[in-house]
Amino acid sequence: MKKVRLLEKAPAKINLSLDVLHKRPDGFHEVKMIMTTIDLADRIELTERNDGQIHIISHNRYVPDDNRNLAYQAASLLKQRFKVDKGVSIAITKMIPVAAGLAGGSSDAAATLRGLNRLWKLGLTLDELAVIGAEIGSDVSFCVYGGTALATGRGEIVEHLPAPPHSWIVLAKPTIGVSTAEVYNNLDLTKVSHPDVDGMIAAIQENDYDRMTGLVGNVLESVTLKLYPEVAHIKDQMKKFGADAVLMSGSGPTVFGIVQYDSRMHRIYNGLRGFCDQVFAVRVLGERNTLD
Ligand SMILES: C[C@@](CO)(OP(=O)(O)O)[C@H](O)COP(=O)(O)OP(=O)(O)OC[C@H]1O[C@@H](n2ccc(N)nc2=O)[C@H](O)[C@@H]1O
Ligand SMILES: Nc1ncnc2c1ncn2[C@@H]1O[C@H](COP(=O)(O)OP(=O)(O)O)[C@@H](O)[C@H]1O
Repeated sequence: MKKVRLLEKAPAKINLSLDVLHKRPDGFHEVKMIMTTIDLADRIELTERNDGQIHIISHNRYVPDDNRNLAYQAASLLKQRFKVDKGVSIAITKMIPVAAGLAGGSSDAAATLRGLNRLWKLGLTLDELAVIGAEIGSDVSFCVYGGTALATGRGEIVEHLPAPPHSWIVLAKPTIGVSTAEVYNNLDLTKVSHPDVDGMIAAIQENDYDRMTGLVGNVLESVTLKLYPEVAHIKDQMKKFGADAVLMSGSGPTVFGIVQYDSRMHRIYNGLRGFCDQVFAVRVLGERNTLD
């Protein structure tokens, strides 16, 4: 019998604004951040297995192919919780740089949740999948929906926002990987200037490009830029080449620049390729995910 197979896209996210309010008793940090998905995506191919096993196929040496893989954890969680006899092979084609502040692993997990909900006919809503996703990682709930949102709590409380004003995003990732836990652990909240997250929400709601680019901010820059001066160097280069706003995404090290016109986007992209081996120019994805 022919095996059932389906595909899911797993887009990266950037944080347009990222504030940390305080450290919580459970060790996590209370955040207030605006996330948006961009058109740089991994491809997840799910193929049903009759032997009940979960297999990861990935040809990227930085991506684990066992139960450390977040897509594996997503499949395992659904299988146990809903007593599914079937197994699945999960082939991951990585386009999103790893350990980059772009939530690649979280998005792979979220895409696996959406895909297995279809493959195993579980009948769950996106809201239900987002609650399950929070058990895997703080960013997984947002990645279940995609689009643009305010994320609070440890990141798992998601309130949808409209798509940001039309813009191009140029991404540059230096050849270092950053540990999210290390960055949060080194954060000194007495020494940061907090971004205006509410102003950013208003700018997005009013479709005000100038206000949006004027308000980008990320408190985690205070840690990563000190640990890795090359990130600050890339930020400077991106400003020099004419980006309207430049910010580090998440815990880094990826830096993104925002521009309105594609001529400027090409100039920054070409200029940065001399400094950095991983450079991308992409659109913001306006649409949220649906279940089919
Ligand atoms: C910084 C952000 C911003 O979007 O993204 P990345 O840079 O990872 O993409 C997120 O807050 C990262 O979310 P995620 O990568 O899912 O984190 P998790 O796996 O849940 O946690 C990894 C570790 O980060 C720390 N952590 C994470 C989230 C949070 N709100 N407070 C924390 O202190 C904890 O030490 C935790 O053990
Ligand atoms: N499917 C996956 N893709 C990438 N990394 C994964 C995946 N599953 C687990 N990981 C692990 O998660 C770590 C963080 O990866 P990633 O999600 O790409 O970064 P970030 O948290 O900075 O957005 C990696 O070092 C890797 O070992």
